[in-house]
Amino acid sequence: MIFTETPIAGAFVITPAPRRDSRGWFMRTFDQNTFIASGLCGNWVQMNHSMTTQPGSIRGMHFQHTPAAEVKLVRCVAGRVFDVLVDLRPNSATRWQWFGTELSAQNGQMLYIPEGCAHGFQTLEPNCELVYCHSAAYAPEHEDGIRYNDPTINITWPLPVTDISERDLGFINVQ
Ligand SMILES: Cc1cn([C@H]2C[C@H](O)[C@@H](COP(=O)(O)OP(=O)(O)O[C@H]3O[C@@H](C)C(=O)[C@@H](O)[C@H]3O)O2)c(=O)[nH]c1=O
Repeated sequence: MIFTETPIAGAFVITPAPRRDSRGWFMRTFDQNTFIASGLCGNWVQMNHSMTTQPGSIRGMHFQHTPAAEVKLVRCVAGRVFDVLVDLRPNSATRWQWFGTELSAQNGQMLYIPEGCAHGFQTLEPNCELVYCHSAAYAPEHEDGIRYNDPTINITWPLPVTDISERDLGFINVQ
């Protein structure tokens, strides 16, 4: 596994190292010792899996407030998405900055999202599936989000938006 820190401190793109043979491939997607040795979270309490049918759909930008703030590890297991995190941490040098990267079943890459960051994605193909590991349990009373098109953040989404939930459209701008 190769850990590449993004311009947002504490956020990493993780590239797995598949072992290939005549049958196909095998790869490690999480290794507690390696993650902890790299200063990353090694304790997941929940895993989620979503499927999004239409290309151009957006889910996000989501986070949970303290005491349910969480680290997420996200991987695309079908299709291709543009995956985005936004730094919301008050004392961060990169507060309000975003980082996006393509995650696909083909590249096998993962995005590690530290506490204090919002997360969302746009699908680039039909029937995209994402698998998440979470460091905190789902806590609807602490859930929150920022608008996908917040002008302060100004995320450049690759496609026109084709589908988004009412909840995600209802989030307010950060400033
Ligand atoms: C996130 C979540 C949702 N739910 C329920 C609530 C609702 O009825 C249904 C769909 O929830 P949502 O509309 O919030 O699903 P979705 O918009 O896909 O939410 C996800 O978005 C991405 C960007 C993330 O980062 C995830 O952590 C998660 O917030 O599933 C759970 O039961 N457990 C969970 O952990």
